[in-house]
Amino acid sequence: MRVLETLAAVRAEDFPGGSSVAVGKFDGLHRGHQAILRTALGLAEREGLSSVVLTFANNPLSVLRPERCPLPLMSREQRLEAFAAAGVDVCVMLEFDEALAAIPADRFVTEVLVARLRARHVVMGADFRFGHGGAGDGALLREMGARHGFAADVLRLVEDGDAGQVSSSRVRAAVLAGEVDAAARMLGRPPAVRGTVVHGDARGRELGFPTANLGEGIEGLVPGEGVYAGWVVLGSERLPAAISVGANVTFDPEGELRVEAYVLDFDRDIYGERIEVQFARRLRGMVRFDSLDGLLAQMRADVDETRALLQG
Ligand SMILES: Cc1cc2nc3c(=O)[nH]c(=O)nc-3n(C[C@H](O)[C@H](O)[C@H](O)COP(=O)(O)O)c2cc1C
Ligand SMILES: Nc1ncnc2c1ncn2[C@@H]1O[C@H](COP(=O)(O)OP(=O)(O)O)[C@@H](O)[C@H]1O
Repeated sequence: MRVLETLAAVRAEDFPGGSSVAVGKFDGLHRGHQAILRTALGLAEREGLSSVVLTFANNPLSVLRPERCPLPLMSREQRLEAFAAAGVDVCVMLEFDEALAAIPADRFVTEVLVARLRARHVVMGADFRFGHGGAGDGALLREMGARHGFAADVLRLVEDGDAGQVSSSRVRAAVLAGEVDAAARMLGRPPAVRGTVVHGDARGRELGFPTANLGEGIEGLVPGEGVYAGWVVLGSERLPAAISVGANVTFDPEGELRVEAYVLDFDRDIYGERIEVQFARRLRGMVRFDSLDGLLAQMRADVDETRALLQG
C-alpha cells in the first residue's frame, strides 16, 4: 500500500484507470467503516480501479473544536496497518489543518476526488461531512458525482442489534467504561492497545505472576481501570492473558496507570518486544488489598476465570 501524506503528492497520472475511493475518519475501523472499505474495494476489484482510502492523520476536531476532540481509538500506524491488511492500494492520509478546513465542499470534490484521484466511485458513511464548515454531505456528493462522472455510494450506518448505530464515539465510550465486549461487537474484533514491554517493579515474578508491562507511548485507547481477560499477541502467537489496567494500588496508591499482562502458561523473557494486548471481558475493578495473600488469592481467581472464559 502506498501512503500519500499531502495533496500535492496525489497525482492524477498515478491513477490512469481511475479509482474507487473510501472517504472518512475511520477511527477504530469499526463494522460501519469495514462496510465502507469493503464496498470501495469490491467496486475497485470489479472495475479494475485503484482502491483508495482518503482520510486524515489527525482528528479534524483537533483543529476545529480542540476542547471536544476525543482520544483516538487507534494510532496512525494501527490504522495504516489495518488498511493495508484490507488490501487498499493507496492511502491518502492528510494532515487536517486550517488550510484543508478552508477548502469548500465543491472544490474538495472537483480538485481532490475528480482531478487528482480520478474517482469513478466514492463511498462514505451517511454521517460523514466534508468541505469547509462540513457543508458537504451525501446529497451533494451524489449531485456532483452525476456532473463529474463518478458514482456516490452513501452507506447507511450499521446497527449494533437494538443498542443503536455503530459509531467511533460509542466504541470509545464503551472502551473507557470497561465494556470491552460491547466495544468488540461494534468493532468486529476485540479492542486492543500496543506497546513495548518494559521493566516494572520486578515484583510480579516474586508473587508468582510475572507481568509484561507496556511502556510509554501506548498505541490505542486504554480501557478504564480494572482487571480483564484477553490475549497478548506476540509475533504470530495469540496467548490468553489476565490483564491489569490501573495503578498497583496495593503497593503504591499514588502510582501511575499501567497496562500489564500475565500470560497464562508462559515463561519467556519478552522485554523490549512489541506486543498487542487485546481485551475480551472486564472481570472486576482494581482493589486495594490489605494483605499480599488477599491479592494473590484474587489474582489466582482472575487467572482461573480467564482460562474458563477464553479456553472454554
Ligand atoms: C490479573 C491481575 C490482577 C491484578 N489485580 C490487582 C488489584 O486488584 N490490586 C492491585 O493493587 N494490583 C493488582 N494487580 C497488579 C499487581 O499488583 C502487579 O502485577 C504486581 O504488583 C507486579 O508489579 P510489577 O509488574 O511492576 O512487578 C493485578 C495484576 C494482574 C496481572
Ligand atoms: N507468564 C508471563 N507473563 C508475562 N511476562 C512474563 C511471563 N513469564 C515471564 N515473563 C517475563 O517476565 C517479565 C515480568 O517480570 P516481573 O517480575 O513482573 O518484573 P517487572 O514487572 O519488573 O518487569 C515480563 O516482562 C516478561 O519478560
